[in-house]
Amino acid sequence: MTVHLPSPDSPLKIGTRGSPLALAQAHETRARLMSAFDLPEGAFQIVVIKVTGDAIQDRPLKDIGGKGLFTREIEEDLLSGKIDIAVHSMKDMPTVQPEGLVLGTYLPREDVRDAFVSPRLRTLDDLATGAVVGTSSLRRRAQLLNRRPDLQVVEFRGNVQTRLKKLSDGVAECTFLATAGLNRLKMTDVPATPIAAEDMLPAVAQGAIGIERRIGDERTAALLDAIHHGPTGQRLVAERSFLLTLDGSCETPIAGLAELHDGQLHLRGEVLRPDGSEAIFGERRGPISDGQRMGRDLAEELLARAGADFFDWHQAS
Ligand SMILES: NCc1[nH]cc(CCC(=O)O)c1CC(=O)O
Repeated sequence: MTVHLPSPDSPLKIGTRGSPLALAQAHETRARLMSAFDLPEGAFQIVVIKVTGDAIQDRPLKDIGGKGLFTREIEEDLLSGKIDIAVHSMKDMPTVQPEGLVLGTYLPREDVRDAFVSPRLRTLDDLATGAVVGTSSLRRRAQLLNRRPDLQVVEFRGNVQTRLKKLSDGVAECTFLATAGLNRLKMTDVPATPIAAEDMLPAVAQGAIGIERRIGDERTAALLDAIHHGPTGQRLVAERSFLLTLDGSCETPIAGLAELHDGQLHLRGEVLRPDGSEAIFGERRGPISDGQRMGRDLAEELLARAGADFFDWHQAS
C-alpha cells in the first residue's frame, strides 16, 4: 500500500497538551514519523490544546473530574478534524475511547518504575517514623500507607519544580514521580531513585505513550503503523484489560504491570483500600497472545478475593 505522506502543504496535525512532558512526547512522536518516512519537520504541525485540568492546580484531580479530564477536550478536536492524531500518556487514558476514535499505536515504553524523590533521603527505608510524604496519587498513597501505616500523606500537585520547591521548604520529606517523565524531560539533576516494582507496583500503562486517531483515517493509520512498538502494545493489552475488568474509577487505587520474559507474558496486579489498610495482589504467567484474557482473569480473581464491601467506601461519600 502506498502511504499518502504529509507535506508542508498538507501537514499532519499532532494534538497535545501544553505541559512540558506532553510536548516532549509530541516531539518524540514527530521525530519518529520524520525518520520513518524521511520527512521534514514542516510536514507536521504540533497543535497545543489547552485543557481544563491543566488550568486547575489547586484541587485534587479526583474532585475536578479525574481520569479523562485531560483527554476529553483533545478527543473533541480529533473528532472535529482540528488535529489528526493525539499523543497521550497512556497512564492517564480511560480504558474505553469515544465512538469514532481508536487508540492502538504505542511508542517504545520508558522506565515503568515510580521514583522516590527527596533532596535528603534515598529510599523509602530512610523515612523516619511518622514522616510526612507528599503525593496526590491515590495509588501511591494507598501503597505507602499499606507498607508504612505510620507515614503522614499530604496532597502534592504541580509540576516537578513546584514539588521540589515544596520539598526544599520542608513541606514533606519526599515525593514520588514516574521515572519515565523525568527521563523524557531529561531531568537528570532531580534527586530521584527508582523504586522496584516489587516495592511499589506502577500504575497501569505507566511510562507508555499512546497515539489516538480517527477510525477510517487510513492515511494516518498507515503512518502510525510504521512507528508502532509491538511489545509495548502486547503489554498494554494485558494491563488495560485488567483495568477495564476492574472498572477502575479514578478513585480506586489500582496498580498493574505486564512484562515479557522468554516469550511469556508476566502480569502482576494489585488493588488497595484507599487508606492502605488492605492490599490484594495477584499474578499470571502465560502466552503473550493471551494478554487480554489474562488481564480479565486476574481482575476477576482480585475482585472475588476483595469481596463486595472492598470497594464500598467510595459510594459512601
Ligand atoms: N498522572 C500524571 C502523569 N501521567 C504520566 C506521567 C508520567 C509519565 C508516564 O508515566 O508515562 C505523570 C506524572 C507522574 O506520575 O509522575
